[in-house]
Amino acid sequence: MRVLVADPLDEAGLERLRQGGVELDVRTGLPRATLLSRIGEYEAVIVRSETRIDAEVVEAGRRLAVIGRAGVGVDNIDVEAATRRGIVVVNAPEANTISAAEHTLAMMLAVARRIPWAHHALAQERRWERRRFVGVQLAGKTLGLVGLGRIGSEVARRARAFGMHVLAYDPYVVPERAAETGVELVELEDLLGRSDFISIHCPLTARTRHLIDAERLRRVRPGAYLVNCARGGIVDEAALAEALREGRLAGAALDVFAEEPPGDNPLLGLPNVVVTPHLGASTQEAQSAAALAVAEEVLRVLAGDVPRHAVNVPAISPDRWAWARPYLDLGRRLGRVFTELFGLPPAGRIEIVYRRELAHAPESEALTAATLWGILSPITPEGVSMANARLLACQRGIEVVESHSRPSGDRPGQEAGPAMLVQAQLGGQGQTVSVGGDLGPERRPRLLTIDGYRVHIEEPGHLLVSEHMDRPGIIGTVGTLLGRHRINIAYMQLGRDRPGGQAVMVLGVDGPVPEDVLRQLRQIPDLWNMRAAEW
Ligand SMILES: NC(=O)c1ccc[n+]([C@@H]2O[C@H](COP(=O)([O-])OP(=O)(O)OC[C@H]3O[C@@H](n4cnc5c(N)ncnc54)[C@H](O)[C@@H]3O)[C@@H](O)[C@H]2O)c1
Ligand SMILES: O=C(O)CC[C@@H](O)C(=O)O
Repeated sequence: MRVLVADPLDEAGLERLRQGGVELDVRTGLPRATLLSRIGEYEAVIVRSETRIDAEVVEAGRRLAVIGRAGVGVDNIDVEAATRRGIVVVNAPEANTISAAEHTLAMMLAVARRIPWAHHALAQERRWERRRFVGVQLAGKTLGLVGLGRIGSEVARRARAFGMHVLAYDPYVVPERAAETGVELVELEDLLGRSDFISIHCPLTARTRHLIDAERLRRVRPGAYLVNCARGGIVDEAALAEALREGRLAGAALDVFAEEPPGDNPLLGLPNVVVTPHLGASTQEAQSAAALAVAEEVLRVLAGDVPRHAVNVPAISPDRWAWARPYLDLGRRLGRVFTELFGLPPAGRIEIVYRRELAHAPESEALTAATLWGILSPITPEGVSMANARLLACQRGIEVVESHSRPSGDRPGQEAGPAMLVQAQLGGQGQTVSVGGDLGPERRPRLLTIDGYRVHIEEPGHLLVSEHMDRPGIIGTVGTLLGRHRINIAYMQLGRDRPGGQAVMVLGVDGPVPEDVLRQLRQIPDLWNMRAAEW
């Protein structure tokens, strides 16, 4: 597996990738034409904020399975284009929270106490001008946060320690959560009119581009300061420059710009603007944590595992991750075995039933995505992942229905079935096919039912699954044929409705079974539906 590191990445991440056994290519600052011509050689690419992975780069990355962002913002990645191709986009959302929050406070203090100008006057011009650099205190002032996520909340905590009153505008946060951090949740217009300092902490999206525009800047309290350590495009820079020139704003502190590096951006020359070159995450701690976290995520995806922080895969909360992870594996295995045994249902409708401990689990969206990934993987092994499984299923006309049944059996008094069941109707006869499973005592996925017949498969490996008439001699014939082809049987399980009736046979075998052997097995009388599958 080849990984391209296209932006500077801390050594901790590079070392972790090397340990993970991938072939590493560190090529920072590649010209776009080179990136486009070389990206097709890699299974993964890792960037920070410099390299743009737009739709054209995604398209050229024919082998890409994962795009890693060593940080939070993914606005330099075309996530939609990546999702269409099944490329998982991972980031490191927690690694630089504290550093970005601390930088925000540093910028706020710098502009409020006029530190850069005072430093310049003394250090560069040897001028001792104490009266010229009188600032304002933070204590007793109101801070308005636009976005109360990880960084916004940490800024709030620190601002409160400075004695500030903190307001926040965040349409996706409930007032109770804001209150827990001692923050008053308000509407944006209210925040603009009441804040002495406004600090931006939302992501750059189509909805937040120019969220702070000329109109909103006119509503800002006269003499307020604006701090932006999120993304340049959230504020209309031309309108901000005008507000600063006219003195409607007392000052601004900017770590980020609509275009980076900013070139001859008018904001750079203004006497009341403090700037840093996107340094919010530039601490040793944040860089090494982000590099390590993204390296782990990239290795996870390359190993076929589910990442913890993918922006285009249904989320699982960090405190539920350990609980949910083996169920994702169960869903993927059940999905794959379902398609290997029955194919995709022509009726185009697959039902995924969640029971018992899964009946009310909040992770069903992720579980369904993992199951669909498994369902589609025998058909499009290269092009499907948890990121695009739903989209691909939809494009193939497959309707996916989730049902959540009672925790203890579907009817009162009925024994509970397996925690997860994948089922569908085959053809017009209305015959229902299904596979069901759960986790064993060691939390390993188990295949427990095939078409309602009980089995118990826990060991990952190759399976032969067939149906037969329960009569003497059949099992022996199968065993002899496999022996003749030197295929070792690891174990055998039988599920039957009654003695002498119909039965399901599952053989665990020590390797894949060649097609010509399967053909011979299918010719054994009173045995039908012989299929190879994998658990
Ligand atoms: N300067 C830097 O080096 C640096 C470092 C880290 C992060 N960042 C930027 O900071 C942003 C926030 O990071 P985070 O870790 O706090 O992310 P987060 O996802 O934890 O928080 C973002 C918050 O913004 C809110 N939000 C979304 N749309 C909004 C809108 N229209 N109006 C108001 N709020 C809205 C969300 O509900 C969420 O609570 C990142 O997206 C990134 O662009 C910059
Ligand atoms: O890579 C960086 O240093 C910046 C990261 C920051 O912008 C982020 O969104 O995490």
